[in-house]
Order: sequence, then C-alpha cells, then structure tokens
Amino acid sequence: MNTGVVIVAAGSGKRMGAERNKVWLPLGGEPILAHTVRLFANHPEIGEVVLVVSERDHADVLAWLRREKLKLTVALGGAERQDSVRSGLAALSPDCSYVLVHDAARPFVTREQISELIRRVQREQATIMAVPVKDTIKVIGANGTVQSTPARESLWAVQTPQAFRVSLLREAHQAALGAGKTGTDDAMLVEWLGHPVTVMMGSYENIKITTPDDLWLGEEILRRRKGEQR
Ligand SMILES: Nc1ccn([C@@H]2O[C@H](COP(=O)(O)OP(=O)(O)OP(=O)(O)O)[C@@H](O)[C@H]2O)c(=O)n1
Ligand SMILES: C[C@](O)(CO)[C@H](O)COP(=O)(O)O
Repeated sequence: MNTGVVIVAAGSGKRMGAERNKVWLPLGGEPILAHTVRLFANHPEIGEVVLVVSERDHADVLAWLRREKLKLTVALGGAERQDSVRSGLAALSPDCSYVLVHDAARPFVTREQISELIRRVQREQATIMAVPVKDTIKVIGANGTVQSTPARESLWAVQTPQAFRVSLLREAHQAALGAGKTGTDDAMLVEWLGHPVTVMMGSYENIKITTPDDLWLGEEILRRRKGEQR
C-alpha cells in the first residue's frame, strides 16, 4: 500500500512581505523548501513525493532539484491553495492509496509525527494534526467589536500534514469544485462530505512560516534541535 505526499509550495508569501515566494527564504542557511522536501523524500514510509509549485518558480525548482539530486514529481499549482492540492492529487501515481498533504511552509514536522500519521490514516481514513489553542479566541465583527467567545476547550489550531485515503480526498476536492466552495484546509472539504476526520496531537513547534516573526522563531527551533543532536 503506497503512501504519497503532496507538498504545496505554490503560494505567494505576501504576508511575509518578500519579493519572492517565501519558500526560498533561508532557514539555517538553506531554503525553507529544502528542509520540508528532504524530510519527506528521505522518509522510509513515503513512496512518492509530488511538489506543487507556481509557474513563476517552476524553472528554479527544477534546477534546484537537479542540484540536490532529488527525483520527485513536480506539478503546477493554482490561484488558491485548494487548486494547488487538486493539481498535486492528479499527479499521484495510480497505486497510491494514502496521501499526506503538507504545506512547504511547515518545515518542522518530525519524522516520528509523519510515521504516526501514516499508521493512523490506515485505520481512520482522514486524520489531521492539531494542537489545543492556548489563548482565548474571540469572534470579532466587521465593526471591530466582540461578537462572541467560543469555549476554549473545543478549539484546536490545525496543522499539516493532513492525511487521507486518496480516493476520499479526490472525491472531496471534486465535490468542492463542483459546488464552487473553497476551504482553508483539506479536512474542511472532507467534512463537507459528512465524513469523520480524526485528530492527532500535533506540536507547537510545527509552525507555518507566514510572517517575518515566524522566521526568527524558526531559526531558534532549528538551533535548539541541532544542539540536541550533538
Ligand atoms: N495558491 C497557493 C497558495 C498557497 N500554497 C501553499 O500553501 C501553503 C500554506 O499557505 P500560506 O502560508 O498562506 O502561503 P502563501 O500563499 O505563500 O502565503 P500568503 O498567504 O502570505 O500569500 C504554503 O506552503 C503555500 O506555498 C499553494 O501551494 N498554492
Ligand atoms: C492548511 C493550514 O496550514 C492549516 O492550518 C492553513 O489553513 C493554511 O492556510 P493559509 O491561509 O493557506 O496559510
């Protein structure tokens, strides 16, 4: 039973304020993309890697993969993250039964978490990583005032990778496309089918590098991990 990963890297990175897609920004001296791709490409339980990139980055990514001697499938992304994932799913080989969908902008997921997620998805069909929120969350209205305060006990911040049976995720993407609906993660699309999605404890270190402050936090995580390996 082959398990693949779709790594989405076709975003713009506008919240980072950088000229170029943020996945090229250096983290510990190499591009963010390098950390994320290597983790999955070297994982013994991942049978195939599909990297989804923008047209703008396509040539640079191919050149970078050649330099790194990495052989993986490259697909072209779309305007929304959901379009990029759909393109990645289409590029998976027919013998791929399970897929992990992962943001290139999350370089700190661990090998062990990937293994645990693969074990769980084979039982549960749709499993995501998440952590309980630490802050009190409020719903703020358009006029800038507080509308409500949801009970914190039931609020979790969702991460990637998110793991699915391939046929289920393809069905969810087709249904969302047909209905003209856009979700901010893949689990939402599966939830819309009425299919249960289970949750595995993630980690607070599995940050998405989104704004400049995430970059220095990322450097700190990397430095500490390197220190632990010594
Ligand atoms: N059309 C898109 C939009 C996003 N992504 C990917 O989805 C992940 C999560 O998105 P986000 O952090 O929002 O990345 P960006 O779109 O790059 O950032 P921003 O929202 O600041 O523009 C990233 O790895 C990004 O490359 C993608 O492949 N295709
Ligand atoms: C999928 C995700 O990383 C889960 O937290 C997140 O929803 C991606 O959102 P973005 O707006 O594309 O960064």
